[in-house]
Amino acid sequence: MAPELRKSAVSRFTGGGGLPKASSLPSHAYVTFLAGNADYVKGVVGLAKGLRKVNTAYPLVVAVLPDVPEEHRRILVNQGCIVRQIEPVYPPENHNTQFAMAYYVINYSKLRIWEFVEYSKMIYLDGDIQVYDNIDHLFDLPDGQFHAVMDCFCEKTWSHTPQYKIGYCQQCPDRVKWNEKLGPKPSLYFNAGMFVFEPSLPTYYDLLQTLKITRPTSFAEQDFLNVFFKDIYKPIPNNYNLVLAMLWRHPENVKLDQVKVVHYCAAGSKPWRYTGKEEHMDREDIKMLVKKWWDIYNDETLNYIANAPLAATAAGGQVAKAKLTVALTEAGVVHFIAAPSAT
Ligand SMILES: O=c1ccn([C@@H]2O[C@H](COP(=O)(O)OP(=O)(O)O)[C@@H](O)[C@H]2O)c(=O)[nH]1
Ligand SMILES: OC[C@H]1O[C@H](O[C@@H]2[C@@H](O)[C@H](O)[C@@H](O)[C@H](O)[C@@H]2O)[C@H](O)[C@@H](O)[C@H]1O
Ligand SMILES: [Mn+2]
Repeated sequence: MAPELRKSAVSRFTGGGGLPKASSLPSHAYVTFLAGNADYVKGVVGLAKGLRKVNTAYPLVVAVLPDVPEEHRRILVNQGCIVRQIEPVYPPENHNTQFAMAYYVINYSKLRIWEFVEYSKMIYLDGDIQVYDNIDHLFDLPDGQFHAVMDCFCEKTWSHTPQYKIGYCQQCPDRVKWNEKLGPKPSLYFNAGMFVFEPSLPTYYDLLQTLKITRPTSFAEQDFLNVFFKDIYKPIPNNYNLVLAMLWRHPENVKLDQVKVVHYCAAGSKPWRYTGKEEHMDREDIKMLVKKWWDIYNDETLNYIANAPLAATAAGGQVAKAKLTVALTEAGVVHFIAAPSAT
């Protein structure tokens, strides 16, 4: 059952005491996913502040699993996020799946975001992503397609695959040509840390039904989404999701000064856990990108102002000087209860 829209769950304000009418609801939004009670919440706070810094016109929805503590939910609400609780999605029981990272099993829960049908189009961003330039124009990409950046097959995380074994990568298809003896050349494959999609209940139910009969594989929901959207996948430039390994695997494909979105997915690169000890982590460009992330995370001027939600501050819109009372229901759904403006 699609979540009927609870007006009070909307984080934007358009007027004094009243809540926005359904027609003024944002039909676009950014969305990320948060699980667990540990440190990924720092990633999402950084993302919320980064989106504010680039003056996005849209809110950030955070799909949280039930294990995200209220204290973390409150931190996110206080950063202007719309916090929505989702239930986990598990792949079919399969005892011999070797996920590239054991925790990837929870990443199937990302599929819940297709249920957010109060938005006509959303941009999904992992919590370990930072946006350094405004990318709102991606919402204008054609409907009916799945837009994302192509991944790279050169990291050891891919060592189980034929493409890794022969040194083939879609990022440089002519370096080592695909060997047809191995079967058909792999379809274009995207990194699922960032994608532009349209929430839809029929698609959502189809995803969940299809998952039930799909054997889990190393990259969990990323593999699953690549198969599911194979026919409508459209690659977008690497600037919109710099998978860090590209810096040492395909430097010829990276112009760092043009990169808009950085994905801190390489081992050891999560800024809030960064020690510089893992392979490649002592590179000057990595140190610069980690510092860039921390500069935003620590920038107090980018903190949320209680009466200027993520989008309103950016849009420079008149924000009601209403006193916001934020109530977190037990389900973690945020209710903003407007009090008449003081003036
Ligand atoms: O313990 C976890 C693991 C993952 N995630 C979320 O799931 C996304 C995908 O996991 P991750 O980014 O670690 O995968 P990678 O891109 O590094 O392979 C993260 O960015 C978070 O948004 C989370 O919130 N808590
Ligand atoms: O659950 C599977 C995850 O798979 C992806 O991460 C991988 C993948 O990109 C590999 O190609 C890289 O080698 C690796 O470093 C990186 O972590 C997505 O970023 C993440 O959101 C999520 O879907
Ligand atoms: Mn990631």
